[in-house]
Amino acid sequence: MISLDEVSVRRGGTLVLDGIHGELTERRIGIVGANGSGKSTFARLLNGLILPTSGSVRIDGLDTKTATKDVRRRVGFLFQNPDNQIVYPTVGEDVGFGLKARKATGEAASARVAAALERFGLTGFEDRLVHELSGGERQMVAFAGVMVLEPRLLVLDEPTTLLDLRNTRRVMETLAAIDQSVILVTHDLDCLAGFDRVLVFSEGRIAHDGPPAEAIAAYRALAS
Ligand SMILES: Nc1ncnc2c1ncn2[C@@H]1O[C@H](COP(=O)(O)OP(=O)(O)OP(=O)(O)O)[C@@H](O)[C@H]1O
Repeated sequence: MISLDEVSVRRGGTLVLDGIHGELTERRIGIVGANGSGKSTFARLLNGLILPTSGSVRIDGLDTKTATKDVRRRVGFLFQNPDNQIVYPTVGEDVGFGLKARKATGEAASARVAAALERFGLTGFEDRLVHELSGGERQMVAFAGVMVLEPRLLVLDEPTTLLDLRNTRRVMETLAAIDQSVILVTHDLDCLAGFDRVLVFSEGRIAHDGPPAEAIAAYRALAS
């Protein structure tokens, strides 16, 4: 469960998020809003990449300020740009590195890596050099690297921007199938069908909060 207590974030003298308050308990939550409305900042608050200037963010009761390491283990984060999170030269090494860092090795770890590669259409890519893959392929590698760690909560910041229709579908099917809670920041409103709740950000505040159809209508009205 995500709990936000009067959270504000100031960056470079600008109030980027302003008094965000509430609890997020639904399994599939979408975040939409205009460019610069604070969506990425909000997403980064959830795994402690950005800390509140005032107020607090708790994940399953853990304060992101004081329990950052535990929060990061719980919250998988997928960036819009896969190059922000790919660190190893080959696909197999990169997808396996998080497990290695957690001292998970041997057959069980290899099986988890193989399953993650298969889920994202990367079987046979193990020895390919990541820098030689396309942007969309790299995004699938980054997603596999996050999912292999089986995070309890998954935060995705515009994950489908680089993806073609097939891989977008693959990502959305994965999000629909997994047990974990999902927070999806997106400009692709079609991706929100079937979501439980959508937050509409506007100028650092939550301007609307409701089911997808209603929230998207509110977002369209704000943009017109
Ligand atoms: N370090 C910083 N210093 C000053 N302003 C910042 C800083 N980081 C972010 N901002 C500003 O904060 C605002 C919110 O940025 P954020 O990236 O959260 O928006 P967003 O809703 O994700 O936008 P987009 O849809 O374009 O990705 C923007 O106006 C941005 O310029």
